[in-house]
Amino acid sequence: MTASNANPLSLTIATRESQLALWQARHVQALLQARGHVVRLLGMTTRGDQILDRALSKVGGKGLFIKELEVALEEGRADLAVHSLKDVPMQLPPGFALACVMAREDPRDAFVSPRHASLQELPPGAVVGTSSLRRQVLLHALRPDLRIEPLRGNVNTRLRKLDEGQYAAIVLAAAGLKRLGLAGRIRATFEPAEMLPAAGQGALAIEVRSERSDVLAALAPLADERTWLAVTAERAVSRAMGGSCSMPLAAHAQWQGAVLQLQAAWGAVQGGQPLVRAGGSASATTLAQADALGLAVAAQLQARGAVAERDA
Ligand SMILES: NCc1[nH]cc(CCC(=O)O)c1CC(=O)O
Repeated sequence: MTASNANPLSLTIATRESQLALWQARHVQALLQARGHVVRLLGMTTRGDQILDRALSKVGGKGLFIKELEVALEEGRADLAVHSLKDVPMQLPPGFALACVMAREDPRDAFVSPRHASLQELPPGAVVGTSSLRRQVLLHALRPDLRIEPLRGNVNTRLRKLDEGQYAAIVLAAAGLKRLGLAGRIRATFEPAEMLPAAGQGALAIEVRSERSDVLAALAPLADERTWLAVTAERAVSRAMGGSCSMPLAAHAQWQGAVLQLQAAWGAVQGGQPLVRAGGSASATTLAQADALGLAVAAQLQARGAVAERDA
């Protein structure tokens, strides 16, 4: 099934070896193969995959899952890396670039439980598993009585821990479950109005060395412009807030016709304080305009009491 291509390349995708990462890498492999390229995968383990006993917010944050992949790109052992955009730091190291952002899967968070159909149906004081600070503060805002316990590991590990009975329910990204064919485990999906997703959630991004114009050209057709604009606005909020994994921060943009609507929420790590919310909209047609929308919403968050992190 090869389409004719004036410039077929031989490409290697660096990928983590979790089931989700492999699904994502194979997805991009198939799209590139359909365009006539020859594509193989180079599997590797990252620090983020090795450190499973501590919350991500305590072990160095987002770069953790992508550093080893960047080294492979730098050394020429691979030509591209496929990432969940949510895990990609706001600023890439010098010499690296995002070649494209692809069409988005479901950006929402999912409620998974063997016995309960929704968050509302959990009994008082029930134990809910999530290690994301964003999910913790948003869950607390919805149900202050719940006990929120840490939950790390890849998607399958998290489901196993749920099935072993350590939690009454867990909350995780719908996108990961859907990609792995596990949508049947989802009992309820949170609408953004009740639980605002993380910046970039559900979107895939492809990272390359900036000087590889051949690879950039091969990847350009995989871009989804509207998703790219939406996540650019979301990520501008994170960047302006210095948002690392240790900051409870949500940012979600949706298209209403030609208008991009962005909403954001910030919570204090210490808790006790109410969430700060802000939002705005713009008819963005360039990445710079989408970025400006994100910066305006971040400024509004700060005007309402959210505190940016410096030197995150
Ligand atoms: N932080 C891990 C991570 N990175 C991306 C996803 C899900 C897939 C996506 O958002 O594209 C997940 C799992 C989760 O948050 O439950």
